[in-house]
Amino acid sequence: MVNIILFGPPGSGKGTQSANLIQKYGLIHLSTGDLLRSEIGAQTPLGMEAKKVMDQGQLVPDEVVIGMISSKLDANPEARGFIFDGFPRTSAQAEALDKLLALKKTSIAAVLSLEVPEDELIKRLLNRGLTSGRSDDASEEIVKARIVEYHNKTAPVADHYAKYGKFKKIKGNGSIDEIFSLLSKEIDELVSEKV
Ligand SMILES: Nc1ncnc2c1ncn2[C@@H]1O[C@H](COP(=O)(O)OP(=O)(O)O)[C@@H](O)[C@H]1O
Ligand SMILES: [Mg+2]
Repeated sequence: MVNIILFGPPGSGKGTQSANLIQKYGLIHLSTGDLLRSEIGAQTPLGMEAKKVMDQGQLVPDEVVIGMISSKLDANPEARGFIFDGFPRTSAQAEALDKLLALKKTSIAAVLSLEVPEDELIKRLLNRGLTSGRSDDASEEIVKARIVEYHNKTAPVADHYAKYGKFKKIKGNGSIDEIFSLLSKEIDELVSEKV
């Protein structure tokens, strides 16, 4: 299996690039944001609780997202690998993910981190908000709160994987195709190491 974490702040292009990468490599895309938004759409109790937190630009509790990921891993026993998008977002989530993968006799091959300047992130998110219908993209205040949350809670995940030599920065500004080729180059190497 080849398991990759697509890492980076909100608006860095994780969702955009994942959609292309799963086509190319036959991996399964696990986006905790998408999973939560579908719970919100279905108005489940989990979704209703999550929405309150997300609308403040804050992170949903670790145990909620870890539970969602755990059931998705179990639901896909034959997968060639996963692209984790928006997860892990805290050190505790990273540790939980490592354990879940170890149970499946696999691990994270690499963390690819999309590096985008902050003013560009804000521009992209507000622009996405015009069409996404996402309430967490709706105002500059919430968007900025999400970026602060990222620096406080999510940036340490980088150190967690850097310790194992698995963390790699990728230029995240430029055309979508250009960034896709940079990511593909990294993943091609990982895939060829596996055979
Ligand atoms: N390379 C890029 N250049 C310009 N805009 C981009 C690029 N990648 C993504 N975007 C736009 O930025 C916004 C956020 O991208 P998205 O993939 O949803 O980010 P994330 O999943 O990391 O929050 C979207 O509106 C998307 O169209
Ligand atoms: Mg996303």
